[in-house]
Parts: sequence; structure tokens; C-alpha cells
Amino acid sequence: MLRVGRIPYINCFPVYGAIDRGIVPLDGSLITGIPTVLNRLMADGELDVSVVSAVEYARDAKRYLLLPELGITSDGPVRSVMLFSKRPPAELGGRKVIVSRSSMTSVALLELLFENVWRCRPEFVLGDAELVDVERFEDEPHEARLVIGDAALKLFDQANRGGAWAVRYPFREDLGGVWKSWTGLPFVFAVWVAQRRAPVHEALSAHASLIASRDWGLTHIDQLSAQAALATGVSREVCAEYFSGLDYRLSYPHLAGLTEFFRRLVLAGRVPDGTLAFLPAA
Ligand SMILES: C=C(O[C@@H]1C=C(C(=O)O)C=C[C@H]1O)C(=O)O
Repeated sequence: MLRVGRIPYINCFPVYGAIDRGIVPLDGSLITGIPTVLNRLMADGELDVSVVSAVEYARDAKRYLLLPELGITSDGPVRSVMLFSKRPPAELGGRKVIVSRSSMTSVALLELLFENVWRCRPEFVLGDAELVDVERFEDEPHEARLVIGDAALKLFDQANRGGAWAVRYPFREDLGGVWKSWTGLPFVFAVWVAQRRAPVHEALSAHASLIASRDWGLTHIDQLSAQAALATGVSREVCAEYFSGLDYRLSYPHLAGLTEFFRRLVLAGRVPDGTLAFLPAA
């Protein structure tokens, strides 16, 4: 039986919702983890199929096959990948920026944006940035923080409603939005991959289930938004708006965004040059 990874954030509700409800069968067992944990489990061969940070694919493309037609993407603002800053990003040179330990893609994207858009070089430090960590944010001195997932959505929402976070971090940059202004392209935060050595018929079966579940999810956003509101404490309306800004497909514009991101990471020497290799479509 395949071991299939999933992220606990609400951004995965539209893909796993029908599987969770038993509406779409999955021939495999689900293992839940934050993105960097799933990346490591895939790198170590402990999972067969998983959603991973887009950068994890590029880091070791020979190990994986991409699952076609599936990704976590946004064409502009994403709302859940945010730099919360006490000063304008261009003034963060030499200052401490804490980046989420949960993320690989967004950390790489943030570094590219500092080099090319904000043109300065902060000191990056890894830190915890999940919902349970939020109360301890001020314990570590910093000028800005990269937060992803449910914690980012929640803090962004609180800041938009003028709460304490708006005062603490007057400068809030949505990395999906900044990427779009810089390149004109959508951004692919996460992809689904199978180990190349996974039996093809089993990987195809998992892919078919994920696609069927995603198709169900996209037609049941009201139901999923209610569940997401319970999970995060963010209103149902904001969760619905969040889902409407995410796109779970991997069509030509998304692939253009993905390859542009990888091209820039290769130029910066952060990942080896490579190609996109896909599992045959289910
Ligand atoms: C949009 C998001 O996409 C994600 C970002 C990831 C990363 O930065 O490595 C990995 C998986 C996704 O959860 C998010 O988490 O908010």
C-alpha cells in the first residue's frame, strides 16, 4: 500500500476533502506533516507519493516524477505566504529576518525577491512559525518574519482587521503578489510527486484519486470553507476568498511560472539544472 503525504494546512482541504470524507477512495495510507517534514520523508524514501515544496522537486529531480495537473499555485496574491515586517523590505539589509522552518519554496522565493526586487541582503535565520508558535514571536529579536500556511492567513487577516499585528508589522508583503509584479507569472508553491521507483500503476491510482478528490473539492468550496473556518478561527468568508485565490491545476501558465522560478534558482546556484519529468497522466 502506498504511503501518501499531506499537509495539515487548509490549503490542502480542496485536494484531500473527498478522500477524507470517503467520497473518493484512496488505495494508500495518509501521512500528515508540515512541508519540510514531507520533503524530508520523500528525500529519505519514507513516503511514496506526496505534496512537496516545489523546490524539493528541483533539489533532486532525478528521484521524483511530477504528478500532472496538480499543484498549489496562485496568480498574484496568495494570502498565506507573507513577509511581516517592521520596516520596508528594501531597508532590511543587514537586519534579522526569521524565515519559517516549515517552508522550502517560500524561503527560496524570499531570497530571490531580496536579491532582485528589494535589492538588499538581510541576515536570514530559521524559526518556528506555525499557529502554535505565534504567541512566542516577540521572544526572538527580529525585524521581519516569513510565515506560511494557516498561521500566515490568520495573522494577515488579523492585521487587515486593524489588530495588534497591523501595529507590530506595518509592512506586509504577499510573496505571490510580489512574484507576479516582478515576472508577470503565476507562482507554484507546491507540487505532487511520486518516487520514480514507486510502482507506476499504484502511483497512477493515487494520482487519479487526488485528481477526483480535487475536482470534488473545487465544487464544494462552501463546505470546505466552513471546515477551514473551524480549523483556523478565520471567518468562513475569508477562507472562501482564500480558496478562490488558489489554483490547484498545473496548466501552461503555471508551468511557465514554475520553470521561471527554477531557472532563477539555477542561476543563483541554489539548485542543479534539471528538467521536468512527469508520471504518465492517470
Ligand atoms: C501557499 C502555500 O504553499 C506551500 C508552501 C510551501 C513552501 O513554502 O515550501 C510548501 C507547501 C505549501 O503548503 C502555503 O503553505 O501557504
